[in-house]
Amino acid sequence: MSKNGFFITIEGPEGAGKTTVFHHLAAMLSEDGVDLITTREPGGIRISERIREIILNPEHEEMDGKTEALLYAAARRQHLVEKIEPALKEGKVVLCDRFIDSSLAYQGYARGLGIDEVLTINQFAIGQTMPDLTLFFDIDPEIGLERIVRNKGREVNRLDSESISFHQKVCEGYQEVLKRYPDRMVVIDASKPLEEVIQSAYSAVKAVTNG
Ligand SMILES: Nc1ncnc2c1ncn2[C@@H]1O[C@H](COP(=O)(O)OP(=O)(O)OP(=O)(O)O)[C@@H](O)[C@H]1O
Ligand SMILES: Cc1cn([C@H]2C[C@H](O)[C@@H](COP(=O)(O)O)O2)c(=O)[nH]c1=O
Repeated sequence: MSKNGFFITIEGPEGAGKTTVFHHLAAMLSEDGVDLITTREPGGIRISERIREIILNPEHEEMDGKTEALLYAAARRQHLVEKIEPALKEGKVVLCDRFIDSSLAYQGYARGLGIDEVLTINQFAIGQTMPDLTLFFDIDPEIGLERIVRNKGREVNRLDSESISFHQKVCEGYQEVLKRYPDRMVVIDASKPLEEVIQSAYSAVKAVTNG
């Protein structure tokens, strides 16, 4: 696919503050006149939101790890062709809450399926369309999970309920992903107060989009 837009993803463990900062960042970039669309994974469009309901349903305890990885990749494929690629083709900035790196860290590393194996199924799903910039929200998983527990309004999904050792592995998985993609990934210290995290994310985007 030929594209002239710019693809930004936000990644990190549970409770890192991704979604909160995502909304602030979108508002700040729109204010700057950036032609932007916002979206999330799994989800973003009708079919992928339906797949999200299946994956994250806490009652689906018996879901096999490979089934999980394939469902994320299937949701990603439909999201890509229906929403992300058309927006990039039109020259827009796409801001997406989670994308392929979540699959590499959660399914590839933490579930033990293998980062290379999960990368292969995702390459089948997305071809060459990788993020241009990824903001990685770095936080101790225990602090992230504590934030979620304090946020009483948030529903707890099937992956939130995994053990602390699973969430620690997710963080190790992200460190592996960072080693693979140092050029597009920027580490944001997500343990800082919210205003500081928002400013770091905004500065990182401005630094690569020149303005
Ligand atoms: N820098 C921060 N300091 C303290 N609390 C924060 C900070 N950023 C976000 N929070 C709070 O932490 C909770 C989780 O934030 P948020 O939902 O944005 O995280 P997330 O990374 O999107 O989590 P998940 O991936 O699990 O959906 C919210 O209650 C939010 O208000
Ligand atoms: C895209 C993607 C997501 N996940 C996990 C990460 C979270 O536990 C949920 C999504 O919930 P959120 O509140 O929207 O962050 O799904 C994953 O394991 N693999 C993926 O590819």
